[in-house]
Amino acid sequence: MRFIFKYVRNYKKEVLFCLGGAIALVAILLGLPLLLAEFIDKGIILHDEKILQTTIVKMTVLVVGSSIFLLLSRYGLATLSSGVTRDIRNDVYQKMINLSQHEFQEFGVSTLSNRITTDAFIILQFVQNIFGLGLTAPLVMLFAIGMIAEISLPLGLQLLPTLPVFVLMIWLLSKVTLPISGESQKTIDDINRNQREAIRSLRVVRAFNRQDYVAGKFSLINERYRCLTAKLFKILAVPPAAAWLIIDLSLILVIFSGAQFISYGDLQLGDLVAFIQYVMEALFSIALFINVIIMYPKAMVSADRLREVLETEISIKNCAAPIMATDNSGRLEFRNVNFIYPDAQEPVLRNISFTLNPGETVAFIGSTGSGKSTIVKLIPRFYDVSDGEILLDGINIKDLDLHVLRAKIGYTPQKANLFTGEIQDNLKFGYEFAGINDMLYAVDIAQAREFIDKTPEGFETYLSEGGNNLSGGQKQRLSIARSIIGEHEVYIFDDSFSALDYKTDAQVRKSLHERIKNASTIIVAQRIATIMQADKIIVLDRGTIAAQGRHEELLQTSQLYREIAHSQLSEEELNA
Ligand SMILES: Nc1ncnc2c1ncn2[C@@H]1O[C@H](COP(=O)(O)OP(=O)(O)OP(=O)(O)O)[C@@H](O)[C@H]1O
Repeated sequence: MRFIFKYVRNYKKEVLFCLGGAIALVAILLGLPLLLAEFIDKGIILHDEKILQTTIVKMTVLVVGSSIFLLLSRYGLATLSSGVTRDIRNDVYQKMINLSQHEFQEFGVSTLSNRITTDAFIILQFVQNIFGLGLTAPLVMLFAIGMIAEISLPLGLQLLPTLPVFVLMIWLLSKVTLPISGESQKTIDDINRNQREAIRSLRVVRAFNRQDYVAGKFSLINERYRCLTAKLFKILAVPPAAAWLIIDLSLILVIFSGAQFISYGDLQLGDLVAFIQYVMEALFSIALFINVIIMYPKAMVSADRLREVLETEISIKNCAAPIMATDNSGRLEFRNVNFIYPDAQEPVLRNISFTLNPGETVAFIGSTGSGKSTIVKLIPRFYDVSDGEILLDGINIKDLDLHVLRAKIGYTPQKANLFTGEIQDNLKFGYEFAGINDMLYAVDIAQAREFIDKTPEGFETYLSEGGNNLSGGQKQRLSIARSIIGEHEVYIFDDSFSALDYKTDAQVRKSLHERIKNASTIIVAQRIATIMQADKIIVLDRGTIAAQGRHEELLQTSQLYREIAHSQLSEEELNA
């Protein structure tokens, strides 16, 4: 609750509107029976024409005035609930994109997206409920009880035993439904993960004819969710049914006892009518309040899930006094770097040391899983080294401001990761001030101009989710172009040429060499042809440096390099 109220605090005006609306509703619900009693006892029974007329006017003014208040309060409630949800979503989103890889991986994509959508929506419904019914129902109940006591305390006391029944029901309800709500939210995460995976891998599923298997897996999770929701709804079905029973039995009791009170002359007919209305309102408001309580456990589970994201400690962050400026030389040095992934048992990198001077290119090659991508992920601090140091411009990257560090790096990831939107939005992603000439320059270097020119809309061509309306090679070329827009000191190409044909690969690297000849360049690749021109080639073997040197040297000195090289190129090509 405290979590939600922290956000509600920013909407004081809207809360006041809601309160005003609640008071207006109380005025209608409680004023009308009084006027009705006057209408019957004085107007109808005593034939007082004037009372009849003035009561009708009073009723009309009360109803119209209160309805206007009520409408305004609903407007306030709409602004309050949607605003609170927007603020929570923004904060969670902001936090999510700043989480380090490790925390992000721990949560998982599905649960994070579910928290931002479903859980935030549950909070919206809860805020609607609590500041709508949650405010009015208790007020109506308190005032109605007061009026009941005012009209006839002895008759009212006969209804007293219903109160503990309601209180017990509310307590039991929140206790029993809380764990089921928690479990069902987790199952929604599973449903989300399952369907994301299936959609992302639809072609694989079809190619392997595994539609039935995937559907079966989904239906198992879906069945689990069905069981939980059925159980929850069955429990939640009890309170309304019980509330109706109590309300109806109470009415019968009131009518029966009220008739006796009238026959003894202790009550007038109009008072009994008003009494019955107040009883109905008191009991109805309790029944409505139960609806708010029904939402409570679910909302608390959602609030906890959102709070968990917001309160997660980000492991990779700035040091206390980060360095904002360096000599911008682009000199990169790894000193005895060891690295173990946060939840892994074994280190994936051991004792990695090398230096990359401005204008030089260092290339990493090695078998799959040897640690090539891991090395380059340490440079923008996607992960922090477990041991040793990485220095850029002579400064330990942990001492550099994270934003400054990342701005120094032009990073082309293994997967292109394009965004839905126009080609130009993607190209400008790292440097929003890029003009047409910057984009033309970059796509020329990345050899992407030719396919962009062929599209009717050029830079305005719309890319579908993940750039799925492009080929793998086209995506990679755009991703390369994106990373070279803007000036960087270090360029990282993490297996970024793998989807290019040999000719395009060679052309891209040639143009890149001219464009970024003063920068430090790191290339991770599987192909010897991609890296054989590098100033330094580092051969990785199970997380350690097996050899390093130029292509010609390594052909002489490294058995592993020779094996990789000979498996890909002929003797002639290797010595070209
Ligand atoms: N997020 C992670 N958590 C735990 N272990 C990981 C993670 N990412 C990679 N690894 C492990 O680290 C090792 C090195 O992976 P890395 O991706 O750096 O290899 P690579 O040489 O780039 O391979 P490839 O050529 O196939 O891309 C692998 O054994 C891999 O299983």
